[in-house]
Amino acid sequence: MTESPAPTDLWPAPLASGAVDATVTVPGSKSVTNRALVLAALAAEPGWVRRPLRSRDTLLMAEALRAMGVGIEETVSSSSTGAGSGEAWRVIPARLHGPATVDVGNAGTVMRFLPPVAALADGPIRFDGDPRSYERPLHGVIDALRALGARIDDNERGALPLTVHGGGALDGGTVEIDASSSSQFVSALLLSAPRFNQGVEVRHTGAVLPSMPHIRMTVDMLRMAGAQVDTPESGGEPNVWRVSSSALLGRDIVVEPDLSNAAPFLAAALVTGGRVTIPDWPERTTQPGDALREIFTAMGGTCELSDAGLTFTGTGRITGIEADLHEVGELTPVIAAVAALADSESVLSGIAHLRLHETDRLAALAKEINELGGDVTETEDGLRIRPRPLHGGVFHTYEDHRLATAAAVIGLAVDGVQVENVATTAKTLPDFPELWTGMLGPVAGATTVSRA
Ligand SMILES: O=C(O)C1=C[C@@H](OP(=O)(O)O)[C@@H](O)[C@H](O)C1
Ligand SMILES: C=C(OP(=O)(O)O)C(=O)O
Repeated sequence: MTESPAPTDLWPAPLASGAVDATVTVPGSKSVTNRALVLAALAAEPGWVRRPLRSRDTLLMAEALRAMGVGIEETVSSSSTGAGSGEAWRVIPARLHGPATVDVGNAGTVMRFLPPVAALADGPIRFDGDPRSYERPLHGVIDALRALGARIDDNERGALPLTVHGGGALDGGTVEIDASSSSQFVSALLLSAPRFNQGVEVRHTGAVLPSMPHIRMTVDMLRMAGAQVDTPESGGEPNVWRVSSSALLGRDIVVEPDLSNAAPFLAAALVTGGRVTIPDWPERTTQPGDALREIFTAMGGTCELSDAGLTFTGTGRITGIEADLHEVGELTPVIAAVAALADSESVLSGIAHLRLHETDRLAALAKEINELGGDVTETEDGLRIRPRPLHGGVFHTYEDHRLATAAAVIGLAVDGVQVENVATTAKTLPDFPELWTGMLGPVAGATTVSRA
């Protein structure tokens, strides 16, 4: 996290005038959409990605694959079951080639999932991105690809910007990595591995691996595309994943709603003692956002999964929690916002790696909540949040979509919260301000965007 910038665009977060009662249709999952695009691009035949998320991160992924030769056509379609009718992307794999330039923005999925794809291309592929992307860890992917036979020009920091000199194929084989700073290192290597000559065996050797549900998502989606994957859960060694070399099938995938982006809306039910329904909540999923059912229930609500979706009902009373969030780190900002409004202390642990996300999320949450009068301290691996009466003020967001949605949650209960650069939610949820005010209905507080 850098120094707070001077506030530019300020969005007055609407104060809830009462208990919310709304149904909110949340757009598709970033993590599923970007995995689906990569797998479809590497397949041996065309495929469909239905109800894709269209946001900064996923459009950057699609653009990057197009730059390497993949055909991605946007259509409005209907599937045979009707389940995936609506927007869809038709993905037509082709010979991957350079020269090409990939803008990763600040998308972890793009900066980590695509260098292995580029190693399979013919020609140089240059990767560059936002200033923050230079600071996010990438060494696990770079070192592993080199060990597996790729040629990469980077810098002494082992980070972006870099050029992968694809040779049209990659040997693959066994590789050891320390993925304790990001599960995306493992996912990146596994996703492209069916196309490596010898597949891959990835051995994680470092401290605790974060975000395991996201690795399970990678494994599930690889298997759906026909890949053979051995995992610790399927009887293999702990921290070892194997993917065999094989052709991938072109599949027809319907993207689930983004359950992590459902977090602020469910939080609104908790904070206002209201009720929010998220349609199409999957009965079974690898998305970490599914853990919100348990976490928010522990903080004081109840939830019910029915044909209408997931309905979460708050009581108006919020209890603090002690929670190890290392599996579900991306939920932290909204959980911290709710915890700041609770009636008892919370301790969130297992999330030291959040210091290397879109911004240093631990420092940013502590600083911004404290500037509204809160009492948040950073611990070695998380946050201690002691609720105190909060007051209005500017909430800086450091170009972090989840800081902006967390600020909106606080703004429901605290008058005068101004969210800096709410447009940064476009990384994964471009329509956030409209969805938020729509949830609150016509009686919500001011919703216009102003300039300081
Ligand atoms: O693979 C993925 O789609 C993701 C994995 C996680 O990354 P880290 O393991 O780096 O936390 C998560 O935080 C990120 O939002 C999405
Ligand atoms: C950490 C996140 O994103 P990224 O995919 O850029 O790592 C996130 O969305 O919370």
